[in-house]
Amino acid sequence: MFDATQEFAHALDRDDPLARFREEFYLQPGRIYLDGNSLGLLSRRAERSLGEIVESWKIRGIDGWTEGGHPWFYLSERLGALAAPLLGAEPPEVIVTGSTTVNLHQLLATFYRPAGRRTKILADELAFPSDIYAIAGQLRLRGLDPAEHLLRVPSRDGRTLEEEDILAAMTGEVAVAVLPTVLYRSGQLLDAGRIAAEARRKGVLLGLDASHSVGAVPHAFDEWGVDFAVWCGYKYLNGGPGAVGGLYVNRRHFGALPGLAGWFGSDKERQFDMEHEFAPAEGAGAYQIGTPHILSAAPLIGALEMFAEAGIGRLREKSLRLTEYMMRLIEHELAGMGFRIGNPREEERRGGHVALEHERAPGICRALKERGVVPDFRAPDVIRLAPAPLYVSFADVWEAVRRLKEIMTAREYRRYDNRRGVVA
Ligand SMILES: Cc1ncc(COP(=O)(O)O)c(C=O)c1O
Ligand SMILES: Nc1c(O)cccc1C(=O)C[C@H](N)C(=O)O
Repeated sequence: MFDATQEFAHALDRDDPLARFREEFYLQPGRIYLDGNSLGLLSRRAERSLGEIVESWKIRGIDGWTEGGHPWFYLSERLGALAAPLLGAEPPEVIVTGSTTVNLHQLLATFYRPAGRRTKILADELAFPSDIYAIAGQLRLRGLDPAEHLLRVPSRDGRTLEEEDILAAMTGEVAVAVLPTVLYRSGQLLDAGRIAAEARRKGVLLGLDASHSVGAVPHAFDEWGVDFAVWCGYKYLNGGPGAVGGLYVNRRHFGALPGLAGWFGSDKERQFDMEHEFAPAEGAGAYQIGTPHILSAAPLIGALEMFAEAGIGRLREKSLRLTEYMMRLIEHELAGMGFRIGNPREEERRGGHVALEHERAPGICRALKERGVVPDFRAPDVIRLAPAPLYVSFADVWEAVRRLKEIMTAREYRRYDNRRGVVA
């Protein structure tokens, strides 16, 4: 059932079992924030846990590593345990550490072992650039030419990937495949379970970049048999700018020596023995490198607590309802204005954002910001609208579409250059 009135949006909000979480976030009056897939908002709980860590530093100094409510020495493992349910993994398989790009370097340095005919790394034509740079860098470090050893699954429509094409590209020459769970631009959700099953059957190691799905879509990494994964903490997880990311290593790989070894990958009991013989931790903790960025991890304590309370199943349900509602409103209100919905429509094929395409997308994004709606722009023509289910309401979506309609009717986008800004 759908109706385009504001009353209907309010009725949806009244029925929303997660509505109470919105009050925990710092929302600016009149502003509608739809950029939670680039940088999630600050919650009071994240602010509090950051404050607690700062306080510990203030009063304990060095003893903060082992004392206080959140001893820093164990924080990465503790956050890994809090994140594990979001990934469908067991705590020892998940560690909160590094950033997406650094973690990808680490796991390729560890698991990419070209041998015989299997020398290639498979990615895709629509991958986030940093992943491609990391893969190419790892190839060059082994003396291999990316032009020959980096394969990219082509996109048929410039927006999405076909699982068939991915499976077909997993030949006997592929050692590792690195693929996104959700594509950063179009918001397509890949069938990672199907891809993982086929990868195992074909002897290809599968690494996933879950930056655009963690906190928005449930995962079942263990059940699917994924080999490794990486993600960031600043998008749907709301860990703050530059928040520490995370990595997953399937337990069948425990014991693999880290390609980029460092002392924080040590077994905790032995780390301070200061031996030159590396004694790695048993699980994913072994793939940490140096001293953890405690201040950039601290907000995740409070932020992840909220995910545990809300439950990723309920968050996904609300996220799907929000994006469905947004698409229906867009089609109803903005028909004939040159928009195209670029993300897949089906629930099992879309992530947490709507990819609205328009030839005047950069100017429209600026006009939206001017009117208090925060989207982001991705070249060449995508307006990304991410209604993060912890803090975006149905009434927000209704109001954002109303403002967008006014912008289009008055052609306000013509006041702006049709070019992107420095960031986006
Ligand atoms: C899919 C994806 N991969 C990798 C990155 C790079 O992450 P980072 O800069 O945290 O390494 C991003 C975002 O910046 C992303 O969206
Ligand atoms: N990591 C970012 C940054 O440092 C500045 C601005 C944006 C970002 C992002 O995360 C962008 C995001 N990965 C994307 O999906 O495009």
